[in-house]
Amino acid sequence: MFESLKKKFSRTSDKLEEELIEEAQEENNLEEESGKKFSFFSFGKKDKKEEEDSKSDIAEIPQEVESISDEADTSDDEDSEDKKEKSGFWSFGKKSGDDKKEEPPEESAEEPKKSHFWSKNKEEDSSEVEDDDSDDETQEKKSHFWSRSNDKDSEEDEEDEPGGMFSFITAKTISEKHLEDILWELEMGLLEGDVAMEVASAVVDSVKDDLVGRKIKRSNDITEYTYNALRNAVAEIIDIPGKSMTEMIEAKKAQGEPLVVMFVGINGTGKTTTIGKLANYYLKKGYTPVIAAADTFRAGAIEQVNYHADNVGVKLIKHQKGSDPAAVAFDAVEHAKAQGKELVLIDTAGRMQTNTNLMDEMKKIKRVAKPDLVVFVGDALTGNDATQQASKFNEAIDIDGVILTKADADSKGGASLSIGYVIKKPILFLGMGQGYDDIREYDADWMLNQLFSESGEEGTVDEV
Ligand SMILES: Nc1nc2c(ncn2[C@@H]2O[C@H](COP(=O)(O)OP(=O)(O)OP(=O)(O)O)[C@@H](O)[C@H]2O)c(=O)[nH]1
Repeated sequence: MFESLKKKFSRTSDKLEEELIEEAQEENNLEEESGKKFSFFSFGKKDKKEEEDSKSDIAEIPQEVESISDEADTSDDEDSEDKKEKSGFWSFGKKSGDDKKEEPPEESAEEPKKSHFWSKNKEEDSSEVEDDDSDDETQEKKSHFWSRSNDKDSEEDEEDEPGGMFSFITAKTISEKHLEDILWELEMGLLEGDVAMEVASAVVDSVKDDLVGRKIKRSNDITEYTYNALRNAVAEIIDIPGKSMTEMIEAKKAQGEPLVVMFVGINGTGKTTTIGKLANYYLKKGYTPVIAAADTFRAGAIEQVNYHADNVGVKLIKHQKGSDPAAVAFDAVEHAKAQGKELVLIDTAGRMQTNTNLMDEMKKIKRVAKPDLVVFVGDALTGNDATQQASKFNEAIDIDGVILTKADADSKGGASLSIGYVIKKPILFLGMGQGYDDIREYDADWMLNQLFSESGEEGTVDEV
């Protein structure tokens, strides 16, 4: 997941390092140290136990219902699924991220670290991740200093050799000038990765504010500070306050009422599948959901949702095809109230935000069913389009939250990073595959961990 964003982040660190070292080389202000170089992702810590927990017991959705869309090619992502890492990754970085513009602890350079250095490995690391063409263009020629280092490294097994650590004889201070081209490149990279313009600008501004003025003694400081600056910038972006759906069910239950949730979005984003997954998710939590088949418009829609309801084992309220979807939703709410069910999941027809008639119909369902939550279901693979659609639906119907589907197949990550920030509404769940269990409640820490750690990375920093 999100390989493209991860690569852009680590490249920003590499570029800044190159920039500063090249300048120091010209100033005769550089010396090689015996310690080892941290890689960018070594600042993320792994928690394998949590990873294993989240991967258990996937109940597959039968393929005959719907086959996965072609673009949702998960073959690469089986790999990245294996690379999933969970919480607790801010080891070393966390401290210095708050310690703004202070010099790094001496130990970070004195102790030899178990990590590979970037000269040769940097290219290897980069090639592990498929990325867009622009990345090739951004590869700059390295200075003589680097070249010498590369030549040396290429003859040796780096994993067994110390080296790759450099220090400045006189500490260097990061200036705006050092960052200008690097942050421009980052911003362009984020835009190419389908990150919304305002999000890309916010990330770049925050990183700049954080880094300018920092004093650098060693190459590892650059990696650490850049890692922290980027991570803090992204943390600000993705942390949209809001209650979880489970908390809302509990709050309504306390009033003796069901939580009524209406799902909206354009065609084929995964609304119906998501409703099946959520029915399964809350059934397993001990609640009794009911589904409203309020997509009376598309041929086969009622049968499709019926199929999921049967598989999961929840009641479906349905009328004839072509009937009033608002009436179906209303009946489902009445049924839940009468039966003491805690959750009503209203499936609605997919519609383009430009289709006025269907948008009006959606508003009518909202007026009649009076949902507690209107959830926009967007396809993460559509990137910036998903963000723009969410904005339009939000203008039309005032949505309360977002579910992004197909996050499992999303190598870019633009929608996941942008959508909540742009519409100022929280992401509630992420769809992570085609099985009924392939859904997870959105958690900003987990998301940060996905973006800022890399499984299999050598030299994870455990203690500093
Ligand atoms: N990989 C992956 N595929 C998903 C996910 N969620 C849904 N899909 C697939 O996306 C396709 C479309 O899902 P549907 O649930 O039919 O979409 P919909 O939004 O209800 O479609 P309309 O009824 O046309 O509005 C199906 O093939 C699903 O299996 C997910 O999280 N990951």
